[in-house]
Amino acid sequence: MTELTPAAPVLITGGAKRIGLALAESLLQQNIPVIVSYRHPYPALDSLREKGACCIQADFSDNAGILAFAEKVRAKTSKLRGIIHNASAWVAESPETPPQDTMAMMLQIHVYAPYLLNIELEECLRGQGTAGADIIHITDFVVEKGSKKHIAYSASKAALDNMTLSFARKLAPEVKVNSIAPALILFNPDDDAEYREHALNKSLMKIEPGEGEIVALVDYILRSNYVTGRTHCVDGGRRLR
Ligand SMILES: NC(=O)C1=CN([C@@H]2O[C@H](COP(=O)(O)OP(=O)(O)OC[C@H]3O[C@@H](n4cnc5c(N)ncnc54)[C@H](OP(=O)(O)O)[C@@H]3O)[C@@H](O)[C@H]2O)C=CC1
Ligand SMILES: Nc1nc2c(c(=O)[nH]1)N=C([C@H](O)[C@@H](O)CO)CN2
Repeated sequence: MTELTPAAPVLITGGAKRIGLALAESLLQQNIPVIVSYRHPYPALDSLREKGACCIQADFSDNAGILAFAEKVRAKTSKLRGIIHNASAWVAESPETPPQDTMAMMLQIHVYAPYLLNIELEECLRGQGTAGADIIHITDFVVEKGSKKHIAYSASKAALDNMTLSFARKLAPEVKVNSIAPALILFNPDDDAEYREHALNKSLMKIEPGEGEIVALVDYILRSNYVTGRTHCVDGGRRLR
């Protein structure tokens, strides 16, 4: 009797809420195994575990935390179908925080974490044939235009976007590497009416589309045998405003 090779899991960082959680739930619905990292233990983790997800606590605020997480992932699985670098902190410059601390934090979560995890988990991604695995870096629309209020955030996401080019060259054809660059997808609970109105008017479509837009694009990228080294924008025509 041939053993059915269990499908390799997709690793999603920051998978306990919002977009990361929606991605995890969608993949589990498709019977694709999932490993998520979480920093704080949100209630949604119980449901993910009931659906079979492996949930690993991790804080990427320092390199030891990133490397320890990579070790825990390798202990769980020898192969990965993909890594979706979703974990992020949207931090604006503020008079209360020294700018060097803001930049350090942004580089830590948006550059060091994806960079070190891609390198530490490379062998888990390889060995599954051509287009056998994916890396998806979730960046941001502001990579192409900057942001006067989120300078360090935008710069760190631009570095993440550039790593898509480098890792796509390094890992092809076994591993496809792509960026997803969203503009407004999902408001935060504390966004007030004035901010929401202002943000909606920044795009041509003038809607808060929700996590499904990212879920659908991730599904497309994972199913492709050819798309790699590209940035896929999900921005409601914002660049044309
Ligand atoms: N929401 C939107 O409209 C847009 C989102 N994006 C991008 O899409 C992705 C998902 O967005 P969204 O769901 O809103 O993201 P959130 O900011 O809501 O959540 C991101 C996740 O990252 C985790 N995280 C933050 N810091 C750390 C850390 N130091 N170590 C480990 N985990 C950490 C958070 O965990 P915890 O809460 O426990 O700290 C959280 O689960 C992000 O990359 C974001 O930049 C881009 C443009 C627009
Ligand atoms: N980690 C996060 N990054 C971003 C968020 C967020 O909530 N968490 N939100 C945005 C905004 O929606 C922005 O795109 C609206 O102009 C950007 N990045």
